[in-house]
Amino acid sequence: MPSSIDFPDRLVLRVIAYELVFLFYPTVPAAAGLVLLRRLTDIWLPTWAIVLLSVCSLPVVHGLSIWRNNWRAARKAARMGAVLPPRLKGRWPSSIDLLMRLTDAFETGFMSDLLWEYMHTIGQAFEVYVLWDSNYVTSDANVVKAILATDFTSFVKGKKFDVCMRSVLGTGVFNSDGDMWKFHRTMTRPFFTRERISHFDLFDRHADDAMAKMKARFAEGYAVDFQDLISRFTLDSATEFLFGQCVDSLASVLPYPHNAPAHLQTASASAAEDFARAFAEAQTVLNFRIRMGWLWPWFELFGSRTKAPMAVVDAFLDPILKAAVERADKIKHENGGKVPEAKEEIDEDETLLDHLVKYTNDPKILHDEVLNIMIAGRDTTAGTLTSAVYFLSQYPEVLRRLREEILEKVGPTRRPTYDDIREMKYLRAFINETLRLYPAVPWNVRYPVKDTTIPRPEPDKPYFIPANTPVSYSVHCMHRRTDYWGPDAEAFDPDRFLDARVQRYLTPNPFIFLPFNAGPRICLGQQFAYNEMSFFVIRLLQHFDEVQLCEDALAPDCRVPDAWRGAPGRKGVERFWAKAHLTLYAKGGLWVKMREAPTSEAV
Ligand code: HEM
Repeated sequence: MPSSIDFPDRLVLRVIAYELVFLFYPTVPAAAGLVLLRRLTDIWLPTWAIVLLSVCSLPVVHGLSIWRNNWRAARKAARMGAVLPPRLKGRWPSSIDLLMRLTDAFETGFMSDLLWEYMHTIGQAFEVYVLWDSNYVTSDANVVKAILATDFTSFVKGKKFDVCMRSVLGTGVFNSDGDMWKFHRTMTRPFFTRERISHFDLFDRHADDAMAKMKARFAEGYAVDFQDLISRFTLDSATEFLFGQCVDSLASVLPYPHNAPAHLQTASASAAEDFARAFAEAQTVLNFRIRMGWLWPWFELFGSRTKAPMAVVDAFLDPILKAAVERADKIKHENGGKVPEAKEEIDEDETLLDHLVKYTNDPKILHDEVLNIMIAGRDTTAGTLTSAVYFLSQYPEVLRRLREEILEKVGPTRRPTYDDIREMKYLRAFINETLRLYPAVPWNVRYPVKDTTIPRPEPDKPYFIPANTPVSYSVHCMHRRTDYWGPDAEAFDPDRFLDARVQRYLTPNPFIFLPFNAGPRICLGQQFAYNEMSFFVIRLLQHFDEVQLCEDALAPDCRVPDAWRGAPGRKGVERFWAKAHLTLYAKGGLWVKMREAPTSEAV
């Protein structure tokens, strides 16, 4: 019989039921024991005393069980020749004060700020102990290398991650392990061959639309939210690349700044915009769940918080998926009822979706795969290009050198080719430096499948990590460490990817730079992303020769707090507020004006 409770809600109820049993199970044997005692002896025990003592057994039993777990962990660590990592805990019972501090820092602080501070006082790997639960945190490149590459089979996304993510990511590539993950990767990999990813026609059309849109808005005298614009560009490019059908989000009106006249602040009417908003909202819920640990289902007692945004996302995706399945059915019909065999090489005009339906017509698998690739491919490149344009607005000398390279290699109007992009060393260094300071996936997590250890520099003993405990690693923090990148690690300087610093820092230790992950789960779309981002930057700087950040166009509550000014590192200089759900974005958008290059009219 179909349940009246939807999947995410059922899951939440299951998790809560499990947690309630876990929390209250000691009362049952305690009450039973006390009742037996009353029956078998003359001890006077009124019922209220049995209830009271049974309830009091809870902190005692849980206290003992925590003590036993700690003791066991220490013994296991010793047996494995390891030690326990330093533990960060709060002052209040269950460290709820620490959870509140971390949440506040996440909501109102500079990205990774508080944990960065702890990394410098406690160490580059430590345990955060909140609500009697452990979460290991690290920015140590050797640990990340072990997790992602050398000890890959010991670390998975895992069940707890799956429970958090399932209502949005389903069983797609980001949220699967083992055979399911291999299946997704095998289906998708042929799409990222060099030939497929160097077709620039698609980028060109959408980049042209984006430039025209910006010029028209600048001509009206208003700033443009570049983050919104580039998200439309990547959405249009991604939908065309993946589905063969562009959603034309660039066709609808761009938003005006908050201080533009009210009659211009028209409400959004485009399905693509609703989709983008809902998609971001769902990812924000996922981020909250990860941060809350086992507590998150209690915030969704009255229904999954991803249900409403996912309904919008699905309304957008489902017709596209349905059309692809119908196309595949038609081909099957024309083929005498046989599905054409899925091949490693794919046809010239085949889209990812056309390719996927050769493997399966299961709507759930198709939906999850496509949605995951949309997150992977769209938000990451949009976030990175947003940070890149922010840097262009702050470092005019970098912009000048980039334009110089572009004009020298491609000229003021010609469309760049794959070979042009390969030869443009400064452009690649500029993109890498952007990804270093603002990696699109700033935090990530893995769970060990068994009790294990993570390395520490010799001669220190490794740290012990119990099975199924999250190990969060921060590429964002790792990319800023002065011991990895030198004393100027916080400076924005693309030359560090070109001069002697490469040999000094990066070549001996390549795992210090991991914007695309590493090992078997390395980003499948890395080259596609470099091509797309390079192409867009070239086109942008063929059209414009100056970028100006317009802080007054940004809603006041999204502006960088004055209190940050003068703080050490990037926090003290940044004029945009980087935030992250699953991927990085600028709070409130990135409002800019640009000056048209004298040659741009000919482009
Ligand atoms: C600046 C752009 C990009 C960055 C920084 C980036 C970064 C990453 C990172 C860090 C991961 C690992 C996630 C994890 O294991 O939890 C990943 C995975 C992945 N990325 Fe990208 N990505 C980018 C663009 C793209 C694009 C354009 C596509 C495809 C169109 C893509 C497809 C994928 C896929 C399919 C995976 C899953 C790999 C797996 O789990 O086996 N990415 N990416």
